[in-house]
Amino acid sequence: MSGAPALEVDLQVTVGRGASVFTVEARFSLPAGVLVLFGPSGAGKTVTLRAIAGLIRPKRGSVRLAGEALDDGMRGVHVPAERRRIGYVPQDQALFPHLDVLGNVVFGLPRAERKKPGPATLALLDELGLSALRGARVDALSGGERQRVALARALAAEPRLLLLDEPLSALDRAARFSIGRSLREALARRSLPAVLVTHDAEEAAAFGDVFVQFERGKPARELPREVVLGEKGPCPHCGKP
Ligand SMILES: Nc1ncnc2c1ncn2[C@@H]1O[C@H](COP(=O)(O)OP(=O)(O)OP(=O)(O)O)[C@@H](O)[C@H]1O
Repeated sequence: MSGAPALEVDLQVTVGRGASVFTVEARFSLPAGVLVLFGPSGAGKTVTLRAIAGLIRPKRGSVRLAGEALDDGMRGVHVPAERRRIGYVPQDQALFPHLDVLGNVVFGLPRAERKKPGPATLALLDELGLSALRGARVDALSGGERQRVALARALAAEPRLLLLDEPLSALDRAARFSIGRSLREALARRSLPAVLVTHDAEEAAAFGDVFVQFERGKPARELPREVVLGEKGPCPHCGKP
C-alpha cells in the first residue's frame, strides 16, 4: 500500500506466567527511516522487537508493515516470523559457531545460493568488509567483525525492515564508529526502515528519526527529538536554530 507508514505498532504483549508475568504496551509509528527504542533495562524493548519480528504473538493489537497487517488481533491475523521478511539482529547476534562467515551469511537463503553464492551475496560481503574473512570461523572473529556478519546475514534475505537490539553497545569506540557508519550506509542505500534499541544518546542522535521511550509499568510513548536529545528548539523570536 503506497503512502502508508513504514511501520505502525499498537500492541499489548505479555510474556512469562504466574508471578513472573510481564506485560508491555507500545504504540508508535515510523513514517520512514530509523526508530530508536530507549529506556531502562527490563522495560520491554526486546520483547517489543521480538513481537514485531513475529517471535511472540501479541495479546492484542496490531503490527503493520508498509500498510500490510502482520498482526491484527481483531481479525485473527498473525503472520509467522519466517514469512514477515523482517531481519532481526538480536543482542547476542546468535551466530552459528560451527559455520564460517559465508555459511552464516547464506544460512537462511535458498539451497542453490547456499551451495554457490551469487553476485548479490558476494557484493554484500564486500559492502560489509567481510570478503577476506568469508572462510573464517566466527568464533575467531573480533566483536566488531561478528557484528558485521550478523548484519550481513540479516541483510542477505533482503528484508523489508531491520530490527537491531543494541548493535553497537558491546564494541569499542573505533568499532562503534566504523560499524555505525556501515550500518547507516546499508540502510540508506536500500531505503530500509529500521528499529534500533540503544542506551547511548550519541547513537540515538546519529540514527534516530523517531524516538520511543520505554518505562517499566507504563505504555511506551513517542517523544520529540529535542526532548530526547536535550536539544534546544529554534529561537522563538527569530526562528534560528
Ligand atoms: N520469555 C519470557 N518469559 C518471561 N519473562 C520474560 C521473557 N522475556 C522477557 N521477560 C521479562 O520481560 C521484561 C522485559 O524484558 P526485555 O528483555 O524486553 O527488556 P529490555 O528493555 O530489552 O531490557 P535490556 O535493556 O536490559 O535489554 C524483563 O523483566 C524480562 O525478565
